[in-house]
Amino acid sequence: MERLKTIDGFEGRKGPLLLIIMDGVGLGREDDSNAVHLAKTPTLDRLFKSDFFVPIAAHGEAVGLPSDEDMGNSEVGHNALGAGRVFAQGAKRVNEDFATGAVFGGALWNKIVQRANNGGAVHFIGLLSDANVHSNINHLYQMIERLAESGVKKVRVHPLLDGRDVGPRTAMTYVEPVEALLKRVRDEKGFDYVIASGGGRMNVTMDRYCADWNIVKRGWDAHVHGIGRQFRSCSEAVNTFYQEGVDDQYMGAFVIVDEGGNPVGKMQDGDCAVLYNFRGDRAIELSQAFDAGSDFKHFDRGNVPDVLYAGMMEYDSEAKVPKNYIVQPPLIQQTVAEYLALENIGMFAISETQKYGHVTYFWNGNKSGYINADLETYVEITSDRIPFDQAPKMKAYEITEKTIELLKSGKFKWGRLNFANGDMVGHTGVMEAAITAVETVDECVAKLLSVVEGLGGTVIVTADHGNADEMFEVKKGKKTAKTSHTLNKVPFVIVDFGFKSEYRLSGVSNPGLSNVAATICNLLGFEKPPQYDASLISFTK
Ligand SMILES: O=C(O)[C@H](O)COP(=O)(O)O
Ligand SMILES: [Mn+2]
Ligand SMILES: [Mn+2]
Repeated sequence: MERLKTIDGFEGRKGPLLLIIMDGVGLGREDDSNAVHLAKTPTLDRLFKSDFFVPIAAHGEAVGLPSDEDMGNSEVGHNALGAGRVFAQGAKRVNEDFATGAVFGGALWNKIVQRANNGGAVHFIGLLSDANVHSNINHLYQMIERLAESGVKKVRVHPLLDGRDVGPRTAMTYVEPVEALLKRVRDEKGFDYVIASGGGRMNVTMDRYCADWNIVKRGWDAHVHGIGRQFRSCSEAVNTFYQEGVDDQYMGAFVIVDEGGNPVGKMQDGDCAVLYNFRGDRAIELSQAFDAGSDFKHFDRGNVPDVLYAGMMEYDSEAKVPKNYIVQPPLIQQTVAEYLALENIGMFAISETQKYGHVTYFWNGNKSGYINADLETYVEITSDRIPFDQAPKMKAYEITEKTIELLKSGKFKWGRLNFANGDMVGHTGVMEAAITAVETVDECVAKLLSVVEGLGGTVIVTADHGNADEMFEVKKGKKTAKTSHTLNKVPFVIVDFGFKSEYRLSGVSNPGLSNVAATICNLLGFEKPPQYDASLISFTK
């Protein structure tokens, strides 16, 4: 990698540059569905009126997703923020490989078919929706169809119900077509294709950042060993949980049993298991459970069957997780932190557990670990393990206090932090909690601004996608809680306490998250790397 060029006549400020990412805080309609609008936010209100405020795109093609109908998400958002340009992301990469058939042309897919034709079953585990955030059900359909065409006789599906990136009670929208497809294969080919186990994505299998390994254990026990609440069908499980007042994302682990009460889909030696999620954060822990040897310590796996396990993509290119994967991920290199490390810039990254991986791993291009441990400090404040509508302040105050300590240490020229509140509380769909979440973030931003002012530094406030900005939608006159991200733009604003009119907003057309990295380079006194998208500021000669 080449070194960055310095900017003639501008060497940045003596104080630190702080980047604040308000996760899930988008710019929505100014109406009663928008918690960001309803929250008392004196500081953000002032910032959004500043000359250095500009709305920027954080969804769809601006972050490497297939279309502008696709909402942004933390992974692609932090990839784009940290890489300074747009990479074709999970959904788009996988769609491309399905469209060209490359998915089925690889050695791994053929190994799966071969193993299956020697008597093993193929198990599919994954998030069951078309939200394109972690997975897309169309990929599952195509793989099932392909196996049936290849004569594979036994397939088991283990759906993780969504209700978070799609409506809170939409499971049957996805379960019914899967049941219909499996029935068609049974009827037309006489093959043994059924749903075997599953659960709600926030309660079963899809934990992230080691927030709660029990979530993974519940999934492992259900998918591998057939241990869980027993039902005769997936539809029966879903409807029972609804009657008990449980929404899709929080359903317990369930196991489908035959008339004799025997699980229909326990994993056996010689089977294959494919996790068809393409996004890494909530796929890594299950992958570790399948790939690890006897050194696995996170929970008791019981007898581990000899199963060929494959993820949809490589979820961590540094840690090489999983060992086997079907689609090549985007190779994200030359991230802004790598460039700044070459310039010996001291950097920190801080968040709480729920977003710690975003400001480190995803920011650095899906790579875990430090770029340069001598220059960097990563701090994780442990998140609460309770539903976040019950604790909407989360760990914002603790993050703020620790950030102040890091800023005042004088060891860091720039730092990045993520306040998880707007997103994690937005996902609960509880308006009052989301308002408290946004008000808490506003309060913390104010406190950090005053500290950076005292240090003669600069603050950038932005977000990675919307969520709290749309807390319900009105369908046929009825308000329905909306727990998913939004297609709204997000705020970007610079507060430069040493400003002497050296620069102005550059007026970049269609600004997005991928323009932030170049702006960070500029504010630190460096030209952007040539291959980066344009900076949001330009220097007045
Ligand atoms: O994983 C989740 O919580 C949601 O599916 C996506 O939310 P995030 O992109 O904000 O993590
Ligand atoms: Mn996010
Ligand atoms: Mn989210």
